[in-house]
Amino acid sequence: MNNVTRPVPVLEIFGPTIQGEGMVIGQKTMFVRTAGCDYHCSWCDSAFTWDGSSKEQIRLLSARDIWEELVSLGGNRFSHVTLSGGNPALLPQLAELVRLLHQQGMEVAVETQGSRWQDWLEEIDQVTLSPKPPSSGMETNWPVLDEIVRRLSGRPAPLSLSLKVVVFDEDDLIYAESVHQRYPQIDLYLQVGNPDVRRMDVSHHAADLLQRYQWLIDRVMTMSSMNNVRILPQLHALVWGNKRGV
Ligand SMILES: C[S@@+](CC[C@H](N)C(=O)[O-])C[C@H]1O[C@@H](n2cnc3c(N)ncnc32)[C@H](O)[C@@H]1O
Ligand SMILES: Nc1nc2[nH]cc(C(=O)O)c2c(=O)[nH]1
Ligand code: SF4
Ligand SMILES: [Mg+2]
Repeated sequence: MNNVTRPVPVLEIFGPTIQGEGMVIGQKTMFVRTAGCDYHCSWCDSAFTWDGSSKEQIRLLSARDIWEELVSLGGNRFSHVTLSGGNPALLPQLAELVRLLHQQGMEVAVETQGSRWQDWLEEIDQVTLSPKPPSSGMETNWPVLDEIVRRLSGRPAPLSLSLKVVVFDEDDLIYAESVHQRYPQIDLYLQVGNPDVRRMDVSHHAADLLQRYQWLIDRVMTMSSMNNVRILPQLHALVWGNKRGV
């Protein structure tokens, strides 16, 4: 064992902003977006983290560097930090950042697809697992997801876990249904899919997303298998469209 921690490949640090998705939607938070993903979803809204298009912007930062940048951006105007990516669960070295953030009195959330385990996940206040439906082109490794859910679902309150499935179409809804049946005890959020991650016209984009939200609501209302789910748009996409760093 060597005790020199590897630096973290970071693509963006931004905020304070709102958490636009899922279980703590609306929460004031800072974001740390790591580089690299083991998936390549067809509709990924953060493909620059893994497709090479922003590789010059990747910085190798220590936990201390990340904390200093969070403070230089957010001052004392935040108490919550969200780790996203890419897949932050590819990075064992985030353990040190999670520890430091907690020492500083922060709540810490993570966004990951549930394809990889890291021990530091156990320390995260709000874990969102977002397994990928057929429209993404990815395949879920169910035994791995089962094990991650098992390890995270027995934690004492207020440590919490949720599932979030992006839905574009009927096949995705069937997939979401199967996730809900497999993990009935875990809160499930259905998220409206953003079909155009380049469009910069916010009002047309928002109108399209709201129409898709209405479609998703209408469909779920007809399903007796989905009586205890929450249906949400990406709030940040309604406010800022596809703008980066918000
Ligand atoms: C960019 S991902 C990064 C974290 C992790 N790789 C994951 O997928 O959970 C953050 C969240 O954005 C969602 N997402 C990505 N592209 C999207 C799109 N086009 N429409 C709706 N949600 C999207 C993902 O499903 C995930 O829940
Ligand atoms: N405001 C805002 N909320 C978010 N929730 C999840 C995000 C992500 O990209 O992981 C995200 C993001 O990029 N911005
Ligand atoms: S898992 Fe997340 S970051 Fe990776 S490609 Fe899919 S949506 Fe993008
Ligand atoms: Mg995003």
